[in-house]
This record gives sequence, structure tokens and C-alpha cells, in this order.
Amino acid sequence: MTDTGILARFNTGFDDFRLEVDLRLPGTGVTALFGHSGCGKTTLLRCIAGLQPCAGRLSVNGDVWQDDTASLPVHKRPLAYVFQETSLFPHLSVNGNLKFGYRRTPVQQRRIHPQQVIDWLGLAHLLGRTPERLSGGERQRVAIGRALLTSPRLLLMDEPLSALDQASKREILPYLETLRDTLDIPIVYVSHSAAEVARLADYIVMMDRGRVLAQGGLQETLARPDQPFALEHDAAVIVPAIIRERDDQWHLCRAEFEGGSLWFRDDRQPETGTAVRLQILARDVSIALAANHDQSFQNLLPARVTDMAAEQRPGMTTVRLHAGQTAFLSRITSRAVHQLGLAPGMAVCLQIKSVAIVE
Ligand SMILES: Nc1ncnc2c1ncn2[C@@H]1O[C@H](COP(=O)(O)OP(=O)(O)OP(=O)(O)O)[C@@H](O)[C@H]1O
Repeated sequence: MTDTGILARFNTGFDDFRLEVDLRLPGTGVTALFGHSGCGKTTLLRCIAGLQPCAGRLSVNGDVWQDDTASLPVHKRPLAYVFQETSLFPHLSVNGNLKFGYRRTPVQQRRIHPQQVIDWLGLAHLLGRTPERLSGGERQRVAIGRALLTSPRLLLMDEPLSALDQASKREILPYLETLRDTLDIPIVYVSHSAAEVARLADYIVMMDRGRVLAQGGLQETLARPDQPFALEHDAAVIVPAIIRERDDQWHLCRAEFEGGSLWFRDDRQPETGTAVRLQILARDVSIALAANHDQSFQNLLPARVTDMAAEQRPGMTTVRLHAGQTAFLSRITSRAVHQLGLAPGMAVCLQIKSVAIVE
């Protein structure tokens, strides 16, 4: 079998919950499982890990782990699983914890080595410490490192940051970005946090009540005008951009994207040349028929209406527009759509109130 990526079809459940999914996920990068509490994210991870009995089929980059006739038991699946609070061995140093899985991995199967993990996760200065002398974020980095040193073919992460405070989350996210950009194995990442997903994911699976509502590349999927009801209010697009200019007098900076540039507050003081992901909420974007400079919006972008969808919330419409190749969403009232006569193909001006670098 030469299929790359993860093919996962599962059917399982409990008394009053059923999980039924049919997924085709990328073979590298971060796939985020996103959805409200109780929608079945952990159950899906447990099916992939072989911890939850289920009917179905699973193959990972060409290797069949489960089909109609057989299912590899948990300990035979070459994967690593990192939880919200993965416990380390308290009597072992960081170095001892890291080497634990490595030593148990047959030499010919070792593809990831301690020095790589120490570098990727910034662990060099912590090697001699025992777990009780680590912060929550440091403990989680060691847990991830220990998991990687079993040279898994798949990394599952179930809300790995949710037990951490904001400062620790901010500290650990760049390390996770390094893993995303360096590892050649898929990472399936469960999160409740839209900001975390926006920052880390390449691919997104939106779930609701045991079903998949939408799946696809992060940018395209977030830019769909027909967002699930629960996400309508926070609908946002992610725009990859590069910081080009800083205006220190007004605490602003300008980032260029494929289709224009945007000004926003320089809270994180990014260096020029830095690649960033910008988050623009649909509710912060309004539409005018022509550029009007006699108002407070700092960002006026020529754009074209692509399509639109009436929201499930009565009276509201989400409009999708493109500035160059980049998609934006705007949430406006259906009356405004009518009054402006908006229709696919129309040239308009986007007025963007607030732009944030995703944290
Ligand atoms: N062992 C179990 N026995 C019975 N019901 C269960 C069991 N495990 C999970 N469930 C139910 O299955 C549903 C899905 O749970 P699951 O933990 O997969 O959701 P989740 O999306 O990961 O939620 P959260 O974000 O809160 O972790 C829930 O309704 C939950 O109550």
C-alpha cells in the first residue's frame, strides 16, 4: 500500500454518544482536532491509539494499523501520546526521563536522537534536574521530548497546554512550532483554543457531536463563510505575512501579505523580516463600496466579493472576499448586504478594525 497520510474510519460509542468519522489527514505537519467539550476529540485520539475499541480502519503513511480483520494492539502501534499533564518519572533526572524511551527502542528503529530533542526543545540546561524542580511548561517539554525519543511514526497530543498558565503557554509554543517545522511525522493535536490552533495547525478537523463538520487546510477551512453555528461569532481568517516596517512613534507595524499590507499595533515588537500569522476576526471587518479615508480605519484594502452565506443567527451574513489571493471574512447584517447590493465578483473596499499576531 502506498497511500500517504492518515486514513481513519471509525465507528464507536458509549450509551449516549456515537463517534462516526471518515478522515484523510496529511502525513506530516500538525492536524488540529477542534470542537467544543464532549464532541469526541479524545475518543477519536483513543481510537487512533488503539485504546478505544472501535470498528473501522486506520492506516498511517502506508502502514495498516487496523482493518476489518485485524487491529494492532496499543503497544504495537508506533506512536507517542502526550496528555494535558503527562507524568514524568520523579526519581529520574530530565536526562534519565529522556533516555528512558530511547533505550527501550531497538537500535535499528531509532530515527530521533537525544541531542536533536534537546536542541528542538531547549532542554540542555535542564538535563541534571529532577521533575519537581521544573516549571509546568518545562515538564511538558521534557514529556514531549521523552515521547519523541521512542521514534514514533505518529505523535498524538491531547490538550498539551491546557494545564499551563498564559506565560508558560507563550513560552512553549515556539518549541511546538519548531517540532511542526522539523519533524517528518504527523502530529494530531487536540485543542479547545482557537488561537493555539490558528498558530500551530496546518490542517484542521472541526468536530461536533461525534461527527466531522468540516476539514481541510487551516486557511481555507477557517475562511469558509458557512462556519458551524458555535464558531460564527469568533470566525476569523489566518493570514501569513511578513513584517516590513515599524512606526515607533505611533506603536504600529506593517505586514505584507499576498494581496496587500496591514497596519496593526506593535504589541509584540516584531523585527522587520519576521514571518507571522495574523488573525483577523470576521466581526472586525466591514465593507464599503469605495475607499473613504475620512474615518478611523487604518486598513482599507481593495477586494472582490467571492461568495456569502446567511448565518444560522438570523439577520447576519458572512461574506467571503479576496484581496489578491488572500481570503477574508466579514460578518455584517443581512440588511447591509442588501443595501450595498453585494454580489459575487463585485469590487469593494475592506475596512479592517483590528489585526492581531496570533499568540
Ligand atoms: N468511558 C466512557 N464512558 C461513557 N461515556 C464516555 C466515556 N468517555 C467519553 N464519554 C462520552 O463521550 C463523549 C465524547 O467525549 P470526549 O472525551 O471524546 O470529548 P472531547 O471532545 O475530548 O471533550 P473535552 O474537550 O471536554 O475533553 C462525551 O459525551 C463523554 O461524556
